[in-house]
Amino acid sequence: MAKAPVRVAVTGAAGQIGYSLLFRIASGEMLGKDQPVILQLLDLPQAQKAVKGVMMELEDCAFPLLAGMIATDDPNVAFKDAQVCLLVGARPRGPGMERKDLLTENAKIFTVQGAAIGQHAAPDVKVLVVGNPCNTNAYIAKEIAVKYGRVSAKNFTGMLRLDHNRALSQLAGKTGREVSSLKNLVVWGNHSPTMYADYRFTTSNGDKVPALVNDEAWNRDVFLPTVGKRGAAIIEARGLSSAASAANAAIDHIRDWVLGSNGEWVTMGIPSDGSYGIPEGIIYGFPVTTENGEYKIVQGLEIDQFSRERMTHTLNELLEERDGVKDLLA
Ligand SMILES: NC(=O)C1=CN([C@@H]2O[C@H](COP(=O)(O)OP(=O)(O)OC[C@H]3O[C@@H](n4cnc5c(N)ncnc54)[C@H](O)[C@@H]3O)[C@@H](O)[C@H]2O)C=CC1
Ligand SMILES: O=C([O-])CC(=O)C(=O)O
Repeated sequence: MAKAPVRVAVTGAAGQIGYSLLFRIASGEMLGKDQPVILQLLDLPQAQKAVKGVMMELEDCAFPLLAGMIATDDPNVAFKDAQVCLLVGARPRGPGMERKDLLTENAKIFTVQGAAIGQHAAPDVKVLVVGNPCNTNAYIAKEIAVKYGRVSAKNFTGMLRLDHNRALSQLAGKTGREVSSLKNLVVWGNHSPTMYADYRFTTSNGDKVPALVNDEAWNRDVFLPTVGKRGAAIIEARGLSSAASAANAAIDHIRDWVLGSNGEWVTMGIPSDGSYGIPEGIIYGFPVTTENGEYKIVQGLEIDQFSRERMTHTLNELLEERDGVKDLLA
């Protein structure tokens, strides 16, 4: 018997990430090739005409799994009964900006959308925030949504998967190993240059990646800055921030969360439960495994002095961002 369609809300549907994302969701790459979807597309009033154009193209693909779609500028309509919410719609940064420079402008979006999700989404909704600064925007949406008592704090996540994928590719290039052979990588903390991409536990076909790399200077001087500043390098090269790779990471994040990671570690920005000394509730990149629609933090990893310094540095930035938005949550 055919499965019931899943309602997927996507914000910023007329934007560049939206354009790379929607067709892949509708083709079954996110929730499975046997899972029909209904797309609930949110964008600003002035973008509705462009959203209609995207919907015409979606229609023209004749995707067998696309069971319906709506476009709206009303978050209460977009999130109604949504089981997956991809919060992409927000202003992107330009050259010379840091992601946290977007906070003042973008934070308000997530208060409104958090309230709409809290009141209208399915109680077990899974939310991924992509719009920057994504950890703190996810924090805002979570804090506001849970006040309505229907949805669960643990289901609000921020996107660290692009950083995880970037780190995998850099390590594959350095070691000459295939990306698919690399296991047990983590990117701790904030989606910002302070993030800590940590390959101390990474293996490739049973070999330890730190031994294959065997170059501590490369870790500090090349790998960490390359991964941390990759977004800025793309803006510099393209004149626009990353879009297709961001959409790809969003698909990876939700697919693994819903369908399981088969025991493999993936990085998700999730509300801390206090693990590894990270204060509860902060949206922080952790290594997780996923099964049956739930994630579990990989426990028991040794944190050496260098790692603790990096983890605290990125945490401090998140605490500062949280302080910067406390008035919005009062
Ligand atoms: N977390 C991550 O790894 C990444 C995050 N991003 C972030 O994703 C966001 C979107 O990027 P792009 O698609 O390139 O931007 P874009 O400017 O091409 O599209 C943004 C879309 O969002 C819409 N929008 C703005 N405010 C809205 C609101 N209140 N409700 C609904 N829609 C709204 C705009 O009308 C526009 O259609 C940016 O904040 C960007 O920095 C981008 C790449 C990676
Ligand atoms: O850098 C940006 O502003 C867009 C983004 O988050 C990324 O590419 O990682």
